[in-house]
Amino acid sequence: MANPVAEVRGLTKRFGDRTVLDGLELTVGRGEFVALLGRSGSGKSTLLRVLAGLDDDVDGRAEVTGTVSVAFQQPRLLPWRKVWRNVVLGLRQDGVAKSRNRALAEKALTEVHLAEHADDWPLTLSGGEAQRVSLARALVREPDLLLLDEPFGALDALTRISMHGLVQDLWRRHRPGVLLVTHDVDEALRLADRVLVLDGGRIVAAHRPREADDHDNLRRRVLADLGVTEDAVA
Ligand SMILES: Nc1ncnc2c1ncn2[C@@H]1O[C@H](COP(=O)(O)OP(=O)(O)OP(=O)(O)O)[C@@H](O)[C@H]1O
Repeated sequence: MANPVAEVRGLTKRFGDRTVLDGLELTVGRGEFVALLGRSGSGKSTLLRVLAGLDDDVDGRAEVTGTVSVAFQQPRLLPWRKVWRNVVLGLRQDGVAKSRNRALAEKALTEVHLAEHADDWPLTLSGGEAQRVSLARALVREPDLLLLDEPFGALDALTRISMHGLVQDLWRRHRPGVLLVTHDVDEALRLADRVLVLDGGRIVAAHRPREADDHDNLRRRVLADLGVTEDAVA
């Protein structure tokens, strides 16, 4: 793949005598939206942590080109900082001048339709709003790679659907490479260029939903990759 934003080669991660990632290979192209599915405990979050630079106690290579931002399942906002100050938390490490912070926060909050909440306290926000602040905090760094660790998992179904639209819209406008970890097969098929299945510490299947004619059939195949039988789904 030309010009990837993330390249993982032979990545192995052990916790004690347990091997969670086992020679994993993965490439995320510039501007590509990749979704990662896998059963609970299959190592999805572990992979994201390695790519985010939060864990380097590994064998093999995990290289990211450029800036990487992460949004987690829980928004993780600091309650003693106003919304806009939460948004710019990561900018200090990027060497951005403090004087630009307010304007950059307002721009990012406008993108997630929360401009009017810039001076609110995080605890006054709804779950969906807090998650959008977390997205603004990730986007404000203009990442080359955006890591999303089940960012919609804790939201109600309606909010989740509107977040899908928002993320798709932001991705089309800014075109970061995205690696989205999710449990939700439909979410993965709806949002991603490529859907990968992680099992036994490796990527065991890859699908391209935008090229699929028969969506129901693709959904069944992905569920089968995950070890879910049709009887269980029916
Ligand atoms: N710090 C740690 N110490 C020991 N074991 C760990 C640690 N972090 C993760 N693990 C183990 O590694 C395995 C993979 O965890 P990980 O959180 O990556 O899975 P996951 O696929 O993200 O799961 P889920 O979908 O449930 O969030 C699990 O068995 C977990 O118990």
